[in-house]
Amino acid sequence: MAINWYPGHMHKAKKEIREVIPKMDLIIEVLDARLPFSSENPMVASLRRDTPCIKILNKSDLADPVVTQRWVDHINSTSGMKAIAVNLKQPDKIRSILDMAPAMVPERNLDVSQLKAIILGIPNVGKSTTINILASRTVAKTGNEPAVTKQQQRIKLPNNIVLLDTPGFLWPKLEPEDCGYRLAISGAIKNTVIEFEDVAMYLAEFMMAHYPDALRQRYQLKEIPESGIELFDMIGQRRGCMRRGGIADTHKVAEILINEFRDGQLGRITLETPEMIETQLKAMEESKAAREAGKAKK
Ligand SMILES: Nc1nc2c(ncn2[C@@H]2O[C@H](COP(=O)(O)OP(=O)(O)OP(=O)(O)O)[C@@H](O)[C@H]2O)c(=O)[nH]1
Repeated sequence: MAINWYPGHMHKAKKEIREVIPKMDLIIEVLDARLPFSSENPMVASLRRDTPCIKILNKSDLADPVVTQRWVDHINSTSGMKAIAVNLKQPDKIRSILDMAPAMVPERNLDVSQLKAIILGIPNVGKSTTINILASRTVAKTGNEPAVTKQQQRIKLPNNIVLLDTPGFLWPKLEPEDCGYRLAISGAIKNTVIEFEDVAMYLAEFMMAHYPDALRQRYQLKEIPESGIELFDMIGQRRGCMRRGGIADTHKVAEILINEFRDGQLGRITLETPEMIETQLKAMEESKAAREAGKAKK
């Protein structure tokens, strides 16, 4: 899937982050609990060196709780970073990050009042909401539209940590390809620049394979069909969006599926597991190695 969404301010944000990360004592990254890998900024791993990092898996109320726990365990045991799953309705859990932060940088022997932290997150992931809870006041504008935050700002938190807020941004190269679909489904990319039906078809096929009971329940299906196209037709019939000739209005069905996923009406769904990512990365490496071997032969 080609995504041509890379506004000018994103280039600026990327450059700023590259300059600023090495000067920080702590990195806080807000991830979408439904797609913790796809919503991660790959620059963090390459730029952070030994800077402590807290990964906040936000919107956990919308994610599959069993898979969220697996992600938290996976990040805590493999990455040297600290993961915590939260949602809007748990402000106290979000605020606990303020207590966690100074303890994460003891070797730096820093005065807590001089701790500099940066908060990162892709558009619409809930970064502003998190900042407002951490700051105990409204300092960042929130809204259910990607890219509301456009400028860098410094925020003093109640325990004196200085938090640097940056505009949410996506990197242009979305690999493996599935990551692009997952980001589009989540609402991180503006609806106007995604191929809506294509993205919804990816979601339909994912749900058929991993959450068939959620589909059965939501759309009162007796059985799960063989293909995504048939599923579109079934949903179209259930929701009264059929064209003449008995074919579903695919755009309307696509909207229903994606909006109901985003609102949590399909249930608590996670679009990727640590194992899925491992398999996809391995396949990507293998195809890259095969391409290079092919080139070397020529
Ligand atoms: N269900 C649910 N919704 C959330 C949660 N956190 C944030 N949201 C919603 O997600 C939307 C985006 O939240 P923001 O805090 O504005 O996101 P942002 O990351 O600052 O967005 P940008 O300005 O695009 O960078 C809003 O509609 C929030 O109400 C959560 O834990 N659960």
